[in-house]
Amino acid sequence: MIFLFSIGFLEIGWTEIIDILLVTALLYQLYKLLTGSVALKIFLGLLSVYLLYLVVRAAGMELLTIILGQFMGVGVLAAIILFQPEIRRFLLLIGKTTSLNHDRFWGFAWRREQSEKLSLTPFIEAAKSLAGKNTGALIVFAKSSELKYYAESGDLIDAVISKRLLLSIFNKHSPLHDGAVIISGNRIKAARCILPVSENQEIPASMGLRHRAAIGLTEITDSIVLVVSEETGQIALVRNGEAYRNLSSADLRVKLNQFLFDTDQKPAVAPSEKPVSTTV
Ligand SMILES: Nc1ncnc2c1ncn2[C@@H]1O[C@H](COP(=O)(O)OP(=O)(O)OP(=O)(O)O)[C@@H](O)[C@H]1O
Repeated sequence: MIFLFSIGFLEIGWTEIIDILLVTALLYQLYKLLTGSVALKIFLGLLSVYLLYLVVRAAGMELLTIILGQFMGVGVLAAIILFQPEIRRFLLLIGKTTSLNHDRFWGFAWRREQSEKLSLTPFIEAAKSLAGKNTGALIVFAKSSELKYYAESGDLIDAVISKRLLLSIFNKHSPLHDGAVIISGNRIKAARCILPVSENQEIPASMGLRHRAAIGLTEITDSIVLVVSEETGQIALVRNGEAYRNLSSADLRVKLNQFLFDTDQKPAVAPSEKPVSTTV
């Protein structure tokens, strides 16, 4: 092995430098995933117990070392259970950024073409109409996962997308209006679906359960969620746990295009984007 330089008895080579850079990137991603969530406090709690374990072991306190040692023994299992949403997000992040994820890599170029055929107009017109009448709505756009688990929590529909059908579903007197609608493969797959509610403590109080459910699902999947607030009639789009609020119809089209098809179109009203976007 070729050593570049040495600090005392430590000899540093390219492998060590790459190792340190990878650990730094890993810790940074971990920090980004955990900030603002209750998981950060749990992580700090576990870290404190581990540090205490190291101290009592070094001090030779045998009884406490055994007790804390038992605790640390199940620590990995406990961490997997406690950090399940964060681990899923982390693995999703890795999966999304690796080249293995690209459709072309697998020869599935048709999948992308198919998803590009999704017409956004019914959603934009339905959202505008629902917002005008202060009727709440929750529409999930599935991306890499079909969200079967969540679709099965509601009523399966598998219908052609239309503005009229969306309006009928979210009509306050409709038996299907409660919960979320899931869109996958250019079809309305299901309605009345239950989504996981986010536990992020930084979500403003002005956001009710509907927004929390949208944020919750996008924290653990790469889906995009459209929310129409019943209280304010405002339209929001949620991705990766971040809510972009108070969108006009034009903003909604640009953002949906950008989030669903990765287009680089500039928003119709670019300056308004920052203030209305709420990162939670
Ligand atoms: N976990 C969930 N999954 C799917 N839908 C949900 C979930 N939680 C709430 N909702 C939907 O949101 C509706 C309203 O919830 P809530 O009254 O808490 O929100 P809100 O404060 O009125 O929010 P907003 O003003 O943004 O509409 C519920 O009736 C239900 O249809």
